[in-house]
Amino acid sequence: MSALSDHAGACTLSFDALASLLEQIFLRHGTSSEVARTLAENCAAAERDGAHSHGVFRIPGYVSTLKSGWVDGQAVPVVEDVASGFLRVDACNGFAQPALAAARPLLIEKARSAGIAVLAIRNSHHFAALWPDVEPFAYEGLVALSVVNSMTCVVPHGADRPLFGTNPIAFAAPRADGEPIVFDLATSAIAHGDVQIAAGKGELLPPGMGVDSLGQPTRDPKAILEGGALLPFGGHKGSALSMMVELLAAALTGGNFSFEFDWSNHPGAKTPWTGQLLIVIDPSKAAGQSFAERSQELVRQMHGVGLRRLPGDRRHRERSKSNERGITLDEQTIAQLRALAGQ
Ligand SMILES: NC(=O)C1=CN([C@@H]2O[C@H](COP(=O)(O)OP(=O)(O)OC[C@H]3O[C@@H](n4cnc5c(N)ncnc54)[C@H](OP(=O)(O)O)[C@@H]3O)[C@@H](O)[C@H]2O)C=CC1
Ligand SMILES: O=C(O)C1=NCCCC1
Repeated sequence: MSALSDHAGACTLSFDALASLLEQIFLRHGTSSEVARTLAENCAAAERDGAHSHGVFRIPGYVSTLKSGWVDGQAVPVVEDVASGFLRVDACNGFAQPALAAARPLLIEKARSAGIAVLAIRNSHHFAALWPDVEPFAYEGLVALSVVNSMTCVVPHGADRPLFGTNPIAFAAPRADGEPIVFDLATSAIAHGDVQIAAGKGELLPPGMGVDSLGQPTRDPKAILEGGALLPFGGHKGSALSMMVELLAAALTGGNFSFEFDWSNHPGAKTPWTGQLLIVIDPSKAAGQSFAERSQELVRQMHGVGLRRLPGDRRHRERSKSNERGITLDEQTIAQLRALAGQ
Protein backbone atom coordinates (compact mmCIF):
# COMPACT_ATOMS: atom_id res chain seq x y z
CA MET A 1 0.00 0.00 0.00
CA SER A 2 1.39 3.38 -0.86
CA ALA A 3 -0.05 6.82 -0.43
CA LEU A 4 -0.30 8.97 -3.51
CA SER A 5 1.24 11.81 -1.58
CA ASP A 6 2.03 12.98 1.92
CA HIS A 7 1.88 16.74 2.12
CA ALA A 8 1.78 19.41 4.79
CA GLY A 9 -0.92 18.51 7.30
CA ALA A 10 -2.60 15.88 5.09
CA CYS A 11 -2.22 12.72 3.06
CA THR A 12 -3.90 11.86 -0.23
CA LEU A 13 -4.56 8.21 -1.05
CA SER A 14 -6.14 6.29 -3.89
CA PHE A 15 -9.32 4.31 -3.12
CA ASP A 16 -7.32 1.07 -3.34
CA ALA A 17 -4.63 2.35 -0.99
CA LEU A 18 -7.20 3.45 1.57
CA ALA A 19 -9.12 0.17 1.30
CA SER A 20 -5.87 -1.80 1.78
CA LEU A 21 -4.97 0.24 4.86
CA LEU A 22 -8.42 -0.36 6.37
CA GLU A 23 -8.23 -4.05 5.46
CA GLN A 24 -4.98 -4.34 7.43
CA ILE A 25 -6.68 -2.74 10.43
CA PHE A 26 -9.56 -5.21 10.35
CA LEU A 27 -7.24 -8.20 9.89
CA ARG A 28 -5.04 -7.01 12.76
CA HIS A 29 -8.12 -6.88 14.99
CA GLY A 30 -9.23 -10.42 14.35
CA THR A 31 -11.57 -10.48 11.36
CA SER A 32 -11.43 -13.10 8.61
CA SER A 33 -9.96 -11.97 5.30
CA GLU A 34 -13.42 -11.92 3.68
CA VAL A 35 -14.90 -9.74 6.43
CA ALA A 36 -11.85 -7.44 6.37
CA ARG A 37 -12.13 -6.87 2.60
CA THR A 38 -15.91 -6.31 2.69
CA LEU A 39 -15.80 -3.80 5.57
CA ALA A 40 -12.70 -2.05 4.22
CA GLU A 41 -14.27 -1.46 0.80
CA ASN A 42 -17.54 -0.33 2.38
CA CYS A 43 -15.83 2.18 4.67
CA ALA A 44 -13.43 3.43 1.98
CA ALA A 45 -16.40 3.93 -0.37
CA ALA A 46 -18.13 6.08 2.27
CA GLU A 47 -14.99 8.21 2.68
CA ARG A 48 -14.55 8.46 -1.12
CA ASP A 49 -18.16 9.66 -1.51
CA GLY A 50 -17.85 12.25 1.26
CA ALA A 51 -20.18 10.30 3.58
CA HIS A 52 -17.91 11.24 6.48
CA SER A 53 -20.20 10.23 9.36
CA HIS A 54 -19.73 6.61 8.20
CA GLY A 55 -16.26 6.72 6.68
CA VAL A 56 -12.90 6.40 8.46
CA PHE A 57 -14.35 8.27 11.43
CA ARG A 58 -15.95 4.90 12.34
CA ILE A 59 -12.71 2.88 12.36
CA PRO A 60 -11.83 3.36 16.07
CA GLY A 61 -15.41 2.25 16.90
CA TYR A 62 -15.06 -0.88 14.74
CA VAL A 63 -11.77 -1.65 16.48
CA SER A 64 -13.04 -1.16 20.03
CA THR A 65 -16.14 -3.19 19.18
CA LEU A 66 -14.03 -6.08 17.86
CA LYS A 67 -11.61 -5.83 20.80
CA SER A 68 -14.45 -5.96 23.33
CA GLY A 69 -15.60 -9.29 21.88
CA TRP A 70 -19.09 -7.90 21.22
CA VAL A 71 -18.91 -8.75 17.49
CA ASP A 72 -17.42 -11.89 15.96
CA GLY A 73 -15.13 -10.79 13.15
CA GLN A 74 -14.78 -14.41 12.01
CA ALA A 75 -18.53 -15.11 11.78
CA VAL A 76 -19.67 -17.07 8.74
CA PRO A 77 -23.25 -16.05 7.87
CA VAL A 78 -25.85 -18.76 7.35
CA VAL A 79 -28.27 -18.16 4.45
CA GLU A 80 -31.69 -19.81 4.77
CA ASP A 81 -33.89 -20.13 1.68
CA VAL A 82 -37.32 -20.02 3.36
CA ALA A 83 -39.74 -19.23 0.51
CA SER A 84 -39.81 -18.33 -3.17
CA GLY A 85 -39.49 -14.64 -2.33
CA PHE A 86 -37.96 -14.72 1.13
CA LEU A 87 -34.42 -15.29 2.39
CA ARG A 88 -33.24 -15.20 5.96
CA VAL A 89 -29.64 -14.73 7.02
CA ASP A 90 -28.30 -15.45 10.45
CA ALA A 91 -25.24 -13.19 10.61
CA CYS A 92 -24.08 -15.24 13.63
CA ASN A 93 -23.08 -12.14 15.58
CA GLY A 94 -21.05 -10.76 12.69
CA PHE A 95 -21.31 -7.55 10.69
CA ALA A 96 -24.30 -7.08 8.39
CA GLN A 97 -22.34 -6.39 5.18
CA PRO A 98 -20.75 -9.88 4.93
CA ALA A 99 -24.22 -11.33 5.64
CA LEU A 100 -25.66 -9.34 2.73
CA ALA A 101 -22.73 -10.33 0.50
CA ALA A 102 -23.34 -14.01 1.26
CA ALA A 103 -27.03 -13.79 0.34
CA ARG A 104 -26.77 -11.39 -2.60
CA PRO A 105 -26.53 -13.83 -5.54
CA LEU A 106 -29.56 -15.84 -4.37
CA LEU A 107 -31.48 -12.64 -3.51
CA ILE A 108 -30.99 -11.35 -7.07
CA GLU A 109 -31.95 -14.72 -8.54
CA LYS A 110 -35.15 -14.77 -6.47
CA ALA A 111 -36.03 -11.15 -7.28
CA ARG A 112 -35.63 -11.88 -10.99
CA SER A 113 -37.71 -15.07 -10.91
CA ALA A 114 -40.48 -14.01 -8.47
CA GLY A 115 -40.42 -10.28 -9.31
CA ILE A 116 -39.73 -9.41 -5.67
CA ALA A 117 -37.59 -10.86 -2.91
CA VAL A 118 -37.08 -10.04 0.75
CA LEU A 119 -33.87 -10.49 2.71
CA ALA A 120 -34.12 -10.51 6.51
CA ILE A 121 -30.78 -10.32 8.35
CA ARG A 122 -30.61 -10.99 12.09
CA ASN A 123 -27.89 -11.39 14.74
CA SER A 124 -26.03 -8.66 12.90
CA HIS A 125 -24.23 -5.36 13.46
CA HIS A 126 -24.60 -2.47 11.02
CA PHE A 127 -22.12 0.31 11.64
CA ALA A 128 -22.11 1.89 8.21
CA ALA A 129 -23.97 4.01 5.66
CA LEU A 130 -26.89 2.18 4.07
CA TRP A 131 -26.56 3.37 0.44
CA PRO A 132 -23.69 0.94 -0.35
CA ASP A 133 -26.14 -1.87 0.44
CA VAL A 134 -28.77 -0.74 -2.09
CA GLU A 135 -26.93 1.15 -4.86
CA PRO A 136 -25.34 -1.98 -6.45
CA PHE A 137 -28.82 -3.48 -7.05
CA ALA A 138 -29.79 -0.45 -9.14
CA TYR A 139 -26.65 -0.93 -11.27
CA GLU A 140 -28.13 -4.39 -12.00
CA GLY A 141 -31.43 -2.85 -13.12
CA LEU A 142 -33.25 -3.65 -9.85
CA VAL A 143 -35.08 -1.45 -7.34
CA ALA A 144 -33.96 -1.88 -3.72
CA LEU A 145 -35.15 -0.59 -0.37
CA SER A 146 -33.41 -1.25 2.93
CA VAL A 147 -33.92 -0.37 6.57
CA VAL A 148 -31.78 -0.98 9.64
CA ASN A 149 -32.44 -0.05 13.25
CA SER A 150 -29.81 1.26 15.63
CA MET A 151 -29.50 2.05 19.35
CA THR A 152 -32.00 3.99 21.46
CA CYS A 153 -31.26 7.71 21.17
CA VAL A 154 -34.37 9.23 19.54
CA VAL A 155 -37.49 10.47 21.38
CA PRO A 156 -40.65 9.36 19.50
CA HIS A 157 -42.79 12.39 18.57
CA GLY A 158 -45.02 13.24 21.53
CA ALA A 159 -43.02 11.13 24.02
CA ASP A 160 -40.67 12.39 26.69
CA ARG A 161 -37.89 9.79 26.66
CA PRO A 162 -35.82 8.15 23.90
CA LEU A 163 -36.82 4.76 22.50
CA PHE A 164 -36.11 4.58 18.74
CA GLY A 165 -32.75 4.40 17.01
CA THR A 166 -31.63 6.77 14.26
CA ASN A 167 -33.08 4.07 11.94
CA PRO A 168 -32.08 4.90 8.36
CA ILE A 169 -33.98 4.12 5.15
CA ALA A 170 -32.17 3.75 1.82
CA PHE A 171 -33.68 3.42 -1.65
CA ALA A 172 -32.11 2.83 -5.06
CA ALA A 173 -33.67 2.71 -8.52
CA PRO A 174 -32.13 2.52 -11.99
CA ARG A 175 -32.66 5.22 -14.58
CA ALA A 176 -32.06 5.18 -18.29
CA ASP A 177 -29.46 7.90 -18.53
CA GLY A 178 -27.28 8.63 -15.54
CA GLU A 179 -26.45 7.31 -12.12
CA PRO A 180 -29.20 5.42 -10.28
CA ILE A 181 -31.56 7.43 -8.11
CA VAL A 182 -30.44 6.78 -4.53
CA PHE A 183 -31.36 8.31 -1.22
CA ASP A 184 -30.21 7.27 2.22
CA LEU A 185 -31.45 9.09 5.30
CA ALA A 186 -31.59 8.68 9.04
CA THR A 187 -35.15 9.05 10.38
CA SER A 188 -33.68 11.22 13.16
CA ALA A 189 -33.22 14.93 12.50
CA ILE A 190 -29.47 14.23 12.30
CA ALA A 191 -27.38 11.04 12.31
CA HIS A 192 -25.75 10.16 15.63
CA GLY A 193 -22.37 10.12 13.85
CA ASP A 194 -22.77 13.76 12.82
CA VAL A 195 -23.54 14.71 16.43
CA GLN A 196 -20.31 12.98 17.51
CA ILE A 197 -18.35 14.79 14.78
CA ALA A 198 -19.81 18.18 15.80
CA ALA A 199 -19.00 17.44 19.47
CA GLY A 200 -15.39 16.59 18.50
CA LYS A 201 -15.05 19.87 16.60
CA GLY A 202 -16.77 21.93 19.31
CA GLU A 203 -19.46 23.09 16.87
CA LEU A 204 -23.11 23.85 17.62
CA LEU A 205 -25.87 21.95 15.79
CA PRO A 206 -28.70 23.64 13.87
CA PRO A 207 -31.83 24.14 16.00
CA GLY A 208 -34.37 21.32 16.30
CA MET A 209 -31.98 18.35 16.33
CA GLY A 210 -32.15 17.25 19.95
CA VAL A 211 -32.78 17.78 23.63
CA ASP A 212 -30.63 17.78 26.78
CA SER A 213 -30.97 15.48 29.79
CA LEU A 214 -33.88 17.61 31.07
CA GLY A 215 -35.74 17.30 27.75
CA GLN A 216 -35.01 20.93 26.86
CA PRO A 217 -34.12 21.81 23.26
CA THR A 218 -30.37 22.21 22.82
CA ARG A 219 -27.88 22.90 20.05
CA ASP A 220 -25.00 21.53 22.12
CA PRO A 221 -23.98 18.11 20.69
CA LYS A 222 -22.31 17.13 23.99
CA ALA A 223 -25.56 17.75 25.88
CA ILE A 224 -27.31 15.43 23.40
CA LEU A 225 -24.65 12.73 23.72
CA GLU A 226 -24.36 12.98 27.52
CA GLY A 227 -27.84 12.17 28.77
CA GLY A 228 -29.84 13.99 26.11
CA ALA A 229 -31.44 12.58 22.96
CA LEU A 230 -32.20 13.26 19.30
CA LEU A 231 -35.56 14.13 17.75
CA PRO A 232 -37.12 12.45 14.69
CA PHE A 233 -37.02 14.46 11.44
CA GLY A 234 -40.35 16.01 10.46
CA GLY A 235 -42.14 15.48 13.79
CA HIS A 236 -44.84 12.80 13.74
CA LYS A 237 -44.00 11.83 10.14
CA GLY A 238 -40.35 10.91 10.76
CA SER A 239 -41.44 9.29 14.01
CA ALA A 240 -43.89 7.02 12.14
CA LEU A 241 -41.15 6.04 9.67
CA SER A 242 -38.79 5.28 12.54
CA MET A 243 -41.46 3.06 14.13
CA MET A 244 -41.83 1.28 10.79
CA VAL A 245 -38.08 0.69 10.67
CA GLU A 246 -38.17 -0.89 14.15
CA LEU A 247 -40.92 -3.23 12.95
CA LEU A 248 -39.31 -4.18 9.64
CA ALA A 249 -35.68 -4.33 10.77
CA ALA A 250 -36.25 -5.97 14.15
CA ALA A 251 -39.69 -7.59 14.53
CA LEU A 252 -39.64 -9.02 11.00
CA THR A 253 -36.04 -10.24 11.00
CA GLY A 254 -35.59 -11.60 14.52
CA GLY A 255 -33.12 -8.80 15.30
CA ASN A 256 -33.30 -6.69 18.46
CA PHE A 257 -35.37 -3.54 18.77
CA SER A 258 -33.14 -0.51 19.32
CA PHE A 259 -33.87 -0.64 23.06
CA GLU A 260 -33.29 -4.37 23.50
CA PHE A 261 -29.56 -4.94 23.67
CA ASP A 262 -27.25 -4.76 26.66
CA TRP A 263 -23.55 -4.23 25.96
CA SER A 264 -22.65 -3.44 29.58
CA ASN A 265 -20.42 -6.55 29.71
CA HIS A 266 -18.56 -5.39 26.61
CA PRO A 267 -16.95 -2.05 27.45
CA GLY A 268 -15.93 -0.20 24.29
CA ALA A 269 -18.57 -1.90 22.12
CA LYS A 270 -20.22 0.63 19.84
CA THR A 271 -22.52 -1.24 17.46
CA PRO A 272 -26.04 -2.26 18.41
CA TRP A 273 -27.10 -5.86 17.80
CA THR A 274 -30.12 -5.23 15.62
CA GLY A 275 -31.48 -6.34 12.22
CA GLN A 276 -31.71 -5.29 8.59
CA LEU A 277 -34.38 -5.82 5.95
CA LEU A 278 -33.89 -5.50 2.19
CA ILE A 279 -36.64 -5.62 -0.43
CA VAL A 280 -35.50 -6.08 -4.03
CA ILE A 281 -37.90 -5.66 -6.96
CA ASP A 282 -37.35 -6.56 -10.61
CA PRO A 283 -39.03 -3.66 -12.46
CA SER A 284 -39.02 -5.58 -15.74
CA LYS A 285 -42.07 -7.40 -14.33
CA ALA A 286 -44.02 -4.12 -14.04
CA ALA A 287 -46.62 -2.98 -16.55
CA GLY A 288 -46.06 -0.31 -19.17
CA GLN A 289 -42.97 1.44 -20.45
CA SER A 290 -39.49 0.53 -19.18
CA PHE A 291 -39.06 1.54 -15.53
CA ALA A 292 -35.65 3.08 -16.25
CA GLU A 293 -37.22 5.28 -18.96
CA ARG A 294 -39.99 6.31 -16.56
CA SER A 295 -37.55 7.18 -13.79
CA GLN A 296 -35.48 9.16 -16.29
CA GLU A 297 -38.65 11.07 -17.24
CA LEU A 298 -39.31 11.86 -13.58
CA VAL A 299 -35.78 13.25 -13.19
CA ARG A 300 -36.21 15.30 -16.38
CA GLN A 301 -39.44 16.78 -15.00
CA MET A 302 -37.83 17.55 -11.63
CA HIS A 303 -34.99 19.37 -13.36
CA GLY A 304 -37.63 21.11 -15.48
CA VAL A 305 -39.20 22.68 -12.39
CA GLY A 306 -35.86 24.07 -11.27
CA LEU A 307 -34.43 21.26 -9.13
CA ARG A 308 -30.65 21.50 -9.12
CA ARG A 309 -29.74 18.67 -6.74
CA LEU A 310 -31.07 15.15 -6.58
CA PRO A 311 -30.28 12.94 -3.60
CA GLY A 312 -27.02 11.19 -4.45
CA ASP A 313 -25.71 14.03 -6.67
CA ARG A 314 -23.37 15.34 -3.97
CA ARG A 315 -21.99 11.84 -3.35
CA HIS A 316 -21.35 11.26 -7.02
CA ARG A 317 -19.60 14.63 -7.32
CA GLU A 318 -17.40 13.67 -4.35
CA ARG A 319 -16.80 10.24 -5.91
CA SER A 320 -15.62 11.75 -9.20
CA LYS A 321 -13.36 14.18 -7.36
CA SER A 322 -11.87 11.37 -5.24
CA ASN A 323 -11.36 9.13 -8.27
CA GLU A 324 -9.57 11.97 -10.04
CA ARG A 325 -7.52 13.47 -7.22
CA GLY A 326 -7.49 10.80 -4.49
CA ILE A 327 -8.99 10.81 -1.00
CA THR A 328 -7.46 13.34 1.38
CA LEU A 329 -7.18 12.60 5.10
CA ASP A 330 -5.75 14.98 7.69
CA GLU A 331 -2.43 14.21 9.39
CA GLN A 332 -3.96 13.12 12.68
CA THR A 333 -6.43 10.74 11.00
CA ILE A 334 -3.83 9.07 8.77
CA ALA A 335 -1.44 8.69 11.74
CA GLN A 336 -4.24 7.08 13.78
CA LEU A 337 -5.14 4.68 10.95
CA ARG A 338 -1.51 3.72 10.35
CA ALA A 339 -1.03 3.05 14.07
CA LEU A 340 -4.16 0.86 14.14
CA ALA A 341 -2.79 -1.03 11.14
CA GLY A 342 0.50 -1.58 13.03
CA GLN A 343 2.56 0.49 10.58
N1 LIG B 1 -25.98 2.04 10.31
C1 LIG B 1 -26.83 2.74 11.01
O1 LIG B 1 -27.42 2.25 11.96
C2 LIG B 1 -27.10 4.16 10.67
C3 LIG B 1 -26.53 4.75 9.55
N2 LIG B 1 -26.86 6.04 9.23
C4 LIG B 1 -26.26 6.61 8.02
O2 LIG B 1 -25.95 7.96 8.20
C5 LIG B 1 -25.85 8.60 6.93
C6 LIG B 1 -26.28 10.02 7.01
O3 LIG B 1 -27.68 10.13 7.17
P1 LIG B 1 -28.36 11.57 7.17
O4 LIG B 1 -27.55 12.50 7.99
O5 LIG B 1 -29.78 11.42 7.47
O6 LIG B 1 -28.15 11.98 5.66
P2 LIG B 1 -28.32 13.45 4.98
O7 LIG B 1 -29.37 14.22 5.70
O8 LIG B 1 -26.99 14.06 4.83
O9 LIG B 1 -28.82 13.06 3.51
C7 LIG B 1 -29.96 12.30 3.34
C8 LIG B 1 -30.26 12.09 1.87
O10 LIG B 1 -30.73 13.31 1.31
C9 LIG B 1 -29.89 13.76 0.27
N3 LIG B 1 -29.79 15.18 0.37
C10 LIG B 1 -29.21 15.89 1.37
N4 LIG B 1 -29.37 17.21 1.15
C11 LIG B 1 -30.04 17.34 -0.01
C12 LIG B 1 -30.52 18.45 -0.78
N5 LIG B 1 -30.32 19.70 -0.39
N6 LIG B 1 -31.20 18.19 -1.92
C13 LIG B 1 -31.42 16.92 -2.34
N7 LIG B 1 -30.98 15.84 -1.66
C14 LIG B 1 -30.32 16.03 -0.50
C15 LIG B 1 -28.57 13.04 0.45
O11 LIG B 1 -27.89 12.89 -0.79
P3 LIG B 1 -26.28 13.03 -0.83
O12 LIG B 1 -25.74 11.81 -0.13
O13 LIG B 1 -25.92 13.09 -2.26
O14 LIG B 1 -25.94 14.28 -0.07
C16 LIG B 1 -29.04 11.70 1.04
O15 LIG B 1 -29.43 10.80 0.07
C17 LIG B 1 -26.65 7.70 5.98
O16 LIG B 1 -25.72 7.11 5.08
C18 LIG B 1 -27.25 6.64 6.88
O17 LIG B 1 -27.36 5.35 6.31
C19 LIG B 1 -27.72 6.79 9.96
C20 LIG B 1 -28.30 6.25 11.06
C21 LIG B 1 -28.00 4.92 11.54
O1 LIG C 1 -24.94 7.67 12.78
C1 LIG C 1 -25.75 6.91 13.35
O2 LIG C 1 -26.86 7.33 13.72
C2 LIG C 1 -25.37 5.50 13.58
N1 LIG C 1 -24.48 4.97 12.84
C3 LIG C 1 -23.94 3.64 12.97
C4 LIG C 1 -24.62 2.79 13.95
C5 LIG C 1 -25.37 3.48 15.02
C6 LIG C 1 -26.07 4.75 14.63
